[in-house]
Amino acid sequence: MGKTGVIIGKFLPLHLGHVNFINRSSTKTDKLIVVVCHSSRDKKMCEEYGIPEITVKDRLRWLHTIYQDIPHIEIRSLDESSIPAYPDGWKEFVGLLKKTVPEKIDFVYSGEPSYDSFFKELLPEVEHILIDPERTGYNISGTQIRKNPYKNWEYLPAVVRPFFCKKVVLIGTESCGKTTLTKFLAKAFNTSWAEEYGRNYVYEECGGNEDNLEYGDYIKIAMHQKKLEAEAVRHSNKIVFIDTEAIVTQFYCKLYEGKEDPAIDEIIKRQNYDLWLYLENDVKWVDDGLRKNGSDKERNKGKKILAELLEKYNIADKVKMISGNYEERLDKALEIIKGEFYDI
Ligand SMILES: NC(=O)c1ccc[n+]([C@@H]2O[C@H](COP(=O)([O-])OP(=O)(O)OC[C@H]3O[C@@H](n4cnc5c(N)ncnc54)[C@H](O)[C@@H]3O)[C@@H](O)[C@H]2O)c1
Repeated sequence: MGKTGVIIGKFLPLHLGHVNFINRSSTKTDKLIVVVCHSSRDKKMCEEYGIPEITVKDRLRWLHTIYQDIPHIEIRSLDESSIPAYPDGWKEFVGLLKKTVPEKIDFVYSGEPSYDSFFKELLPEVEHILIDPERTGYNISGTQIRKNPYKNWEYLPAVVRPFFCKKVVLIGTESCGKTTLTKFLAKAFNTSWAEEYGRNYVYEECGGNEDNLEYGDYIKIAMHQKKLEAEAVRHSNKIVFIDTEAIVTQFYCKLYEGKEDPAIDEIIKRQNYDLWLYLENDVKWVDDGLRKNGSDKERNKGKKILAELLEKYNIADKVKMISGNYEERLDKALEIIKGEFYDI
């Protein structure tokens, strides 16, 4: 029968030091069980560091994503909320570990020399093997990442990066320079951006004529927009720029169909951005073949409808206004972003 090894860890968050540690441990045994230890105390810890809560599902997803193609590595979870916090609950912790891994354990791997005496006392039949306690592979800790994930970005596995990515969304009415500014910002920050899907949808589904849009199209646009957003986040470098979101789609639905779509409301409630940039429509209106609201009267009508929607969804107070010529818009946007996210 093959040998079974076990690793315990918080992985709050998972970093490349952990990955290196798991990889190396897995080469020493026939089966490796990685136990993700979590507790109700973790939320507070994340709050103290000013980062979003890293749930156990987040950690399991990261590990499963990385190791789904390595059959002899298995990922399990252990809830330690009911026992005294480390280091006061070693005995209880080992009891929970035995329940989580009821099969015979041959080895327990860690990078912690201080665990040795506890394992010897509480799991005498198991061999404790130290792996890279000096952290020579990647000299990084979970604490350092929690303190500043952006400064330590290089240590975050690709699957973890989207969790910390700051999402900046650009909104505005027709021909306000959103798309151009989105691209410039992405280039300036060496990152990805999500394009406005509505325009492509008109070409793909409506023969390139906005007049052919129907009420039922807007929800499809809003949903596909989210897919593009997720894709951009996946390839981002600390920050991502998103051209348009569901309130703007709702705005077009109201402008052209005279009514809002409650299904888009649901998307609006679930979306979440770190920064909203509102581009005033004070640049020259550009006829790109699709647009049709170029008169001052039409532009002001659009502005009014969008302002009402931003109020309705409690976003009006969050948006940062950007106006002026193209150079001024770029400078202003850079200033706002650097002010908001000084460590990126
Ligand atoms: N309640 C208790 O008394 C008690 C007792 C023992 C353990 N525990 C729990 O067990 C878990 C132990 O997890 P942890 O704190 O060790 O988790 P962790 O996520 O910080 O680290 C997991 C493992 O990765 C190793 N590692 C970390 N950074 C590394 C790097 N850069 N290079 C190589 N290896 C690296 C660590 O040495 C450790 O063995 C915790 O959740 C703890 O609460 C609780």
